[in-house]
Amino acid sequence: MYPPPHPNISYRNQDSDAAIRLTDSDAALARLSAVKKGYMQDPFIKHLIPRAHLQPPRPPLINIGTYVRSEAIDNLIDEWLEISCQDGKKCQLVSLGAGSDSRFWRLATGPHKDKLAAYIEVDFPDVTTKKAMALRKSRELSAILGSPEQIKISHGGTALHAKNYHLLPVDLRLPPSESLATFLAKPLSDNPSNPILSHSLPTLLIFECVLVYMSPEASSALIQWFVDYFHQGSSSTVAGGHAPLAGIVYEMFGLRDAFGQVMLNNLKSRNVVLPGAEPYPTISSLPHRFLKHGFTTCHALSLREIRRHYTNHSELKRISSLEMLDEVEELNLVLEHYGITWGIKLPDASDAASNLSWGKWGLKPAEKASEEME
Ligand SMILES: C[S@@+](CC[C@H](N)C(=O)[O-])C[C@H]1O[C@@H](n2cnc3c(N)ncnc32)[C@H](O)[C@@H]1O
Repeated sequence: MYPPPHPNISYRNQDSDAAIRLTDSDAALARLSAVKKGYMQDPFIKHLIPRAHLQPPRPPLINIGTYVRSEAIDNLIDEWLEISCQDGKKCQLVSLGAGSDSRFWRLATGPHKDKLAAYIEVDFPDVTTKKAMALRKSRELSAILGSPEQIKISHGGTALHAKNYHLLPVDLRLPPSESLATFLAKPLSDNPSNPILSHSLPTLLIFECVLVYMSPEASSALIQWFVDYFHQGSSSTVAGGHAPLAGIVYEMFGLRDAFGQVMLNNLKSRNVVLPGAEPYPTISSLPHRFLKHGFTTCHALSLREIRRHYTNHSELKRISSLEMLDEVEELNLVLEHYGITWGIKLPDASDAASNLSWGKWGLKPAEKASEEME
């Protein structure tokens, strides 16, 4: 969720990748602001942002949007973990374009901590270098990664490996077989029999506001690489195959209307373009992101729908008491241009019971209708 261009920042001389990398600060500062204002809890984000205590709060509209998006994605991930990790099974999550996200630390200290076999974060090398430095600097964050001997820095400081956490420097627009695969499909030196990304564990791909910056072709190649990786894993040549592959995407959509054009122009003046939004003019177009790769169950909801129909009345009441919001119309306009899409690709031989439980993966409708909050 982006603020308009800052009047004191000159964006003109920035290369466009630098401008894309800067969107990580927007996301992290929005989260920090929502946490400071009491929308949600996250004891870790302040350790990932330089001078966090000096950062000014974001406007209520951005705080609310950040809250709706984070709660919805957290709920989807919690439910995915519950369905995937029955009977003591472990699973792995891959966050593409993870930036300064704190989700690993929240999961690794929460009720699902024993279910994480691996949590893998990928971003541009500049971003992973900064994150690796922040992790080493913060006692709170590195203690959760493991003992000092378990934390290893590699690739000139751009990559970091711990017990069940990996931070990897990759430009996701490059052909995955030549870039991402060189990290994920290769064994670690101290564990030569297993690649970082297991072929056989249930896996969730998290694309939280990243595919929108890439061409549709590059995004498709990326998702297809994961599909092929697990398809290969389900063949008899790889022990323990048959891993379900799930994905969650959060991003802007529907940008062909007047409000969408304003969003695009705001970003253009910051040197950011959104080629990835072009094929998705409506909410009903979003599931194609996964359906075209053979995913079976796919859903998409706008943040406006999620706030209205999937957020409990008591929560809406609580957050509406935190700050005055004057611009309800504008809030709705913004929220209807951001969507969350999720889908699952089950192995070909899946039984009826797993089809049934995955068919139910989704957000729970709110306990009470919240029209009065509109
Ligand atoms: C808006 S931020 C979102 C960060 C994080 N996912 C979150 O939601 O808090 C977008 C992130 O995607 C990363 N990103 C964008 N394009 C990328 C690419 N081609 N390769 C790797 N990372 C990319 C940026 O560097 C940035 O960290």
